[in-house]
Amino acid sequence: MREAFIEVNGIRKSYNEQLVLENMNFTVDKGEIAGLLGPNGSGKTTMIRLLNGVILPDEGKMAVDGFNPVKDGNPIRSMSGIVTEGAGLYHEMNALDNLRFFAQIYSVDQAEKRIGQLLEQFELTAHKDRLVGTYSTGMKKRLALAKALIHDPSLLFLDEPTNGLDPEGIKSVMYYLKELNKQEGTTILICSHVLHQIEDICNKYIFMDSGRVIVEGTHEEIEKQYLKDFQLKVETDLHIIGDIYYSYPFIRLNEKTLIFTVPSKEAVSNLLKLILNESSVYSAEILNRDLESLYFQVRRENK
Ligand SMILES: Nc1ncnc2c1ncn2[C@@H]1O[C@H](COP(=O)(O)OP(=O)(O)OP(=O)(O)O)[C@@H](O)[C@H]1O
Repeated sequence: MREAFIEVNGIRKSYNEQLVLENMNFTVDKGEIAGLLGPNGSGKTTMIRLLNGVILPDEGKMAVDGFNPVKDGNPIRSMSGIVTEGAGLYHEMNALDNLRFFAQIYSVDQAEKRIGQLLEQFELTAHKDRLVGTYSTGMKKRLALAKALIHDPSLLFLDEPTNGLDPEGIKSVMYYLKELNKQEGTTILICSHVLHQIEDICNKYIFMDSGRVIVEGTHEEIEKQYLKDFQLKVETDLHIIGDIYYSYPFIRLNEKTLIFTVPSKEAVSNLLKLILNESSVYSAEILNRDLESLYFQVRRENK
């Protein structure tokens, strides 16, 4: 069987008496951007630390590009970049010296050039001589990303990478990650509970709860498995009363907006044709297929 870039099989992990991961199973292929999603305390950070070889599992097997994190933490850490809450930056040093320090650890070629590029990319050039301790949370986050990327890693572990960033910052980091993935083929495992932020960049999702994976797949696969009906919001001049139009139940949001329940994507065009026969349609949008709606649906069904 073909091995995935990241393989997690039957991983169990507890801290003292507290069982955090009960039976984790998932894979991430090379070049994918995978979202590891779960409520606070569900063990996402623990999973990243296990894959990085920083902590050890009680049971189960893992592989990262063929390396076993239990024995081969060093090669895994050399090929990967990691951004966690703590960030691991030196606050009493300026940004430039922080990056120089990490460039030296990873023996980065043409370090000054690479540092210059990253400072520019994360809009820190003007602040490169300031002590990191005086940085805002968002600036520290951007510097942590620069640090994680200093050695051109082929794998990135990102734990809540957008915490503390303003909307502009979130947009630019997300854009950068997408470009990095496209141009360099960097595999990215990203933990988050801000689902709409990662929706545009992930190829696949791993939803976890209570120490196990409850669903794993692409947006389309999860949608197919869990979405039983579609809530279609239609802006129209159609004047109807009651709560069913042909066989489609609806509620009225306001004078021009109706929300229909339709059983399949195919039924969407059928319904729109019926409305268009009688009236105008200004817009139509499926409301409940975004990642957050799917996530809550999956969690409800796995309670
Ligand atoms: N070093 C540790 N020692 C003891 N307990 C720990 C340790 N690290 C984490 N835990 C506990 O393990 C559980 C899972 O924590 P973890 O940080 O992995 O979850 P998470 O899904 O990343 O949460 P969040 O979304 O809040 O970041 C929590 O109950 C936490 O208190």
